[in-house]
Amino acid sequence: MIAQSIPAEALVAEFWQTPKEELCRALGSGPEGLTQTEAKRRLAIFGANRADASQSRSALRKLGQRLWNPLIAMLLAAALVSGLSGDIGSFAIIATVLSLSITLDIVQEHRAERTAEALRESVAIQADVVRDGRDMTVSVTALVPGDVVKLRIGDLIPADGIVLDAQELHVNEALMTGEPFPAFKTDAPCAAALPADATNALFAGTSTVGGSGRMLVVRTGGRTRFGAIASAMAADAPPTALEEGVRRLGVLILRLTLFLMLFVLMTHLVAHRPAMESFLFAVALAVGLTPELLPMVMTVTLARGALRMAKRKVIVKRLSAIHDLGAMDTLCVDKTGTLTEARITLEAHIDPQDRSSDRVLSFAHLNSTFQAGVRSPLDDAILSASRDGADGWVRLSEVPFDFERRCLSVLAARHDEHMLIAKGAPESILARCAAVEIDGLAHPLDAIWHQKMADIQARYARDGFRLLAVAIRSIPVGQRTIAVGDETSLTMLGFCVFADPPKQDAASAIEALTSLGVTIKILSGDHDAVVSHVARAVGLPSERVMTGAEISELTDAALVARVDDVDLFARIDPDQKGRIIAALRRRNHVVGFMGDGVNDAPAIHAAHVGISVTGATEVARAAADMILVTPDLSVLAAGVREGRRTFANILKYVRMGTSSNFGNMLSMALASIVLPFLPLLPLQILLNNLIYDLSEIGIPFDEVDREDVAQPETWNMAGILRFSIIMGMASSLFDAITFVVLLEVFEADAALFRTGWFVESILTQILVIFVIRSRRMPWRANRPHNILIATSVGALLAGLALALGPWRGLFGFTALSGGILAAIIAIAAAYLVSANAAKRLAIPEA
Ligand SMILES: Nc1ncnc2c1ncn2[C@@H]1O[C@H](COP(=O)(O)OP(=O)(O)OP(=O)(O)O)[C@@H](O)[C@H]1O
Ligand SMILES: [Mg+2]
Repeated sequence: MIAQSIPAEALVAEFWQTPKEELCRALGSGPEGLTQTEAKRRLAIFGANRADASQSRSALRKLGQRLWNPLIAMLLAAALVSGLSGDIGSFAIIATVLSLSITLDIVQEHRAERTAEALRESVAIQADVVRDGRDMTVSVTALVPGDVVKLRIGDLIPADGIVLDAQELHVNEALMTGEPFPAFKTDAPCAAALPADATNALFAGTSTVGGSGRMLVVRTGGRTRFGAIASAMAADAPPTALEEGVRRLGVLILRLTLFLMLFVLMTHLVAHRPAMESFLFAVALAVGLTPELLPMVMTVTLARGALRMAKRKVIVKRLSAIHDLGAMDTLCVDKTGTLTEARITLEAHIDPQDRSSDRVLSFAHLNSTFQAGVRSPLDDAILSASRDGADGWVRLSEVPFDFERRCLSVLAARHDEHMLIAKGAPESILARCAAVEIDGLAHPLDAIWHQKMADIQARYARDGFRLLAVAIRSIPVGQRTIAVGDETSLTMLGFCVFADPPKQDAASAIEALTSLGVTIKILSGDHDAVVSHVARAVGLPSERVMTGAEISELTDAALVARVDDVDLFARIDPDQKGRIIAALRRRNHVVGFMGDGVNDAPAIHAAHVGISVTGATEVARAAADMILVTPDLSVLAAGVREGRRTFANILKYVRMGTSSNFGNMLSMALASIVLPFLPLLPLQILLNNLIYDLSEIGIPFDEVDREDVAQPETWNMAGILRFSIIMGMASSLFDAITFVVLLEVFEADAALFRTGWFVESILTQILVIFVIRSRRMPWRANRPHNILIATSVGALLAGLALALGPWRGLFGFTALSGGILAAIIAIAAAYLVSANAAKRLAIPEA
């Protein structure tokens, strides 16, 4: 009722121009928020608050999509035609085969997706809302227009809306405006035409960097400003490494299939075979060739990978990221909290002459106490280093920290004195200073002092200490607020010296990753000497360093040319982190990025695999594909192995399909030309295909060998083609032997020939998995998983029962003599032995 009555003016693009009281009325909300019932009702109308249109499709949609597959559709049509022509039995069996294989597929995939969804929910971002007049937390996806949301520092703005009330609320809108400085937000009415100028509006996807407040949600999901951009971006987002590989594989198989179908159709028509029968035969061959279980195998493999990673406390938000993690060859990390303990300690506080100074500490302490932005570990270290109170000072105003300025200032007052107190990266502070204070006296900051300051910084940085400079400036008493422009003509008081030791397990974790073939680069906002020191401490190369200043001189193309030759990037800003990732991608690396800060979000987003940790800021967690629940680097190496294992199993399925399966279909096509009858009835081909599919259900569960996870593996089409040509030839050779033996030795008629061939092809197709699942000799490989053994043997028995049991007549089979059976078993055994020899040619050593 209310939702329908939301007047148009509340939903116009420039909603911030409407006064907040009016918007509240229009949205049926107020200080009490919505009622839970009303929120539920609106959720049903407006849908979940997600930018990307709902990813989970209903089972019905999935069924539709499968039926829409042209091959299946063609087969259905064929079944109908044969049914109408009176062959009800064949119609019924085709229909059964089809529905069985489709149900199997849908059920498995659905379960895998539910697993993935549950994992995603466990790390979903929460919002603090007021509903029924009470405070509660709900998943941001449950927000609806009219909700009142409380915002604190570091929160992601969950939807578009306006400020109801605010205390020094600062928002980072870089995502939207490209403007790195925090934007100041108030509840004052605003007539701005452009969203970037709307001082009372908040936009989904931006984040709070200072202060607090409450907002009224006006638009959610795809209707938000960023949502619109996001879905436009998602539409032409570069495909993930997995999608790209699968697409290329699809093209390869489609070509083979089309070629085979046309070939069969043409030759049959030229030979004046019955058109309907030839058509059905060709379609059945095509169905036999399509890797129809590939989506299922992939989802199930990935979902199982996700579950195994969850046991190791890594939550995977996007399933295909597991594969990308296995394919990753370059991992970029930020420094603090990733390579180092996030617990930083204050080791010293010194004046410009490197003597201990309490004055530096007390002003640093005031700055950290009064700042209302995201508390950094540096602030924590200062606060816990001194028990001083504010000593009569009161807080008036603040210019929050941002990653371009790399400093933060507060305005404090005592008696009739107003003081701006700034602290930040030494370069940033010195650039804003005009004087240095020695023993209470100010000296002009000349070239000599500049050099002295640089020397002090270099000396400490070499030993791995990071410095923050502290500076002050007297402000006229009438002035009660400060802005970026006031951070000038400062007087330098000295430095705070921090120790940030590397994590205990960092060195061993890095060694594990390196031995897996992953190159590691550090992308840090810190000083280059400090970054080099940490790199050395954890065993990373540290010679080749590039700084943000150098990067800002480079064009994107120039960066691409140089990015491979750099180990460490220092003093870079958030944008540059993203640029470096993009450059690495352009060099065809599969890139991961791990970080926790607001400044890491662009890089996390740009990487193939974005990784964050549970304690990270919401923006970083929202952009990430995976989240480490424990900030423990060593799980990453385990994750990489897990990713490669999923890929190895996907590759097993692909190899199965391209080797004996392809070989069989090819021999069948060729045989159909030579023989006066069809080598297998279309129905028998479909049965064969179904049984073969059943045997492969166990592949996602299978184990892999050590060498399969030793190197980053990507989709190598040449390799897959090589494999299918060599293995396909081996398989066709033995098909030809079967062919000759059946016709010449046993003088088989059509029914006998088909039964013999069916049994041979079931035996070879199913059992070859135990040969090609490993590069090693079958008895030296790891033991196949019980589920794989069960599905393979089960399918094998089912196939044999179909062809040899008393009901065989129903499917057009006939009795096989002991002699024929023995011959077929011998041929199959010989095939498996030669396939085992051929696989060494087909899979070259890595
Ligand atoms: N709270 C703060 N107050 C003043 N200056 C700060 C504060 N936090 C960070 N800085 C300055 O900004 C610089 C960049 O910030 P930070 O080190 O967090 O970037 P980063 O890229 O996340 O680095 P890292 O790789 O170490 O995580 C710091 O080296 C420091 O000089
Ligand atoms: Mg950081």
